Amino acid sequence: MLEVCGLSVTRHHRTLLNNINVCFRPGELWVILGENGAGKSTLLSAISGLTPYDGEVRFHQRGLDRWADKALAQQRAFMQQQHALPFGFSLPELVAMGRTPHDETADHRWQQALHYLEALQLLNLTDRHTDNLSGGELQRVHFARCLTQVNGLSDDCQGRLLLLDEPTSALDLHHQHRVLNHTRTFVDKGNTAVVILHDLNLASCYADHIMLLKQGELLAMGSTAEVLTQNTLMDAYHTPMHISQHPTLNRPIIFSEPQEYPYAKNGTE
Ligand SMILES: Nc1ncnc2c1ncn2[C@@H]1O[C@H](COP(=O)(O)OP(=O)(O)OP(=O)(O)O)[C@@H](O)[C@H]1O
Repeated sequence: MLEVCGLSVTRHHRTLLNNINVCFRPGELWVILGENGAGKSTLLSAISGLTPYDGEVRFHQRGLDRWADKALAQQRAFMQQQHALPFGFSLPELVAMGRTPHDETADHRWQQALHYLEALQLLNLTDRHTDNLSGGELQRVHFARCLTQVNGLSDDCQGRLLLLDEPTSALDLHHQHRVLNHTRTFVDKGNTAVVILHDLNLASCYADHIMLLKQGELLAMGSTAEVLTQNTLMDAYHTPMHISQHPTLNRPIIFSEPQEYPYAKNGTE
């Protein structure tokens, strides 16, 4: 569905991503991991078509640069990390904006928005404005907007792509699972999701495949068992970890523990 060949991103003579190669197929949920500044958001933004890159990105066998914006937006939604809005909108207004690329009546857009607000347990907030929401509530509204854009829970939704940059970073445990569960349902219909997470255990619970980035390079790529190993994680995060097995899922579970970070006045550790 989405092929990335030799993708590199350079800004101000600095290489932010170097020669990334990966193929995201229908029915796959990918998680991108890596330390702060590793290049995760840059990668997602490049494959969404928002950030210029060298190399090639093909969506449904066609180069991204050969897609009309509207046609691309009907099939691919991108939830960015920053959620600041210039104005307050009602929740159905914001979610209905996800339907902008589709030719349909305002009433249909509104109904779709309400449907997805219900899926995200947000119907009780429909009389509120986005500037009066908690951080987690606003994050769920943006997720609902992206899911609405690709009509991600409909029966005939196939071949579509969700790019999610830290969609669970502000969410409580229940809503972390709710968002990733909806993402799983979307993927199982024959779509693809590429999700940036920092929580290694959430990644382990939901990922079919993991990409682990370090300083703009691909450090590891594969199944959860292949990537979430002690040596690889130590290399990526410089933090000792213990790996165990989830008691009910056949997946690794990661335990870290408090470390000491002595601080000297001149800033050295
Ligand atoms: N417009 C830009 N110009 C120059 N450097 C940039 C620009 N945007 C991001 N960077 C740098 O590129 C590197 C990768 O940034 P990116 O946002 O992709 O990291 P990330 O892995 O998503 O990090 P985080 O986990 O903190 O969100 C960082 O060192 C960042 O400072």
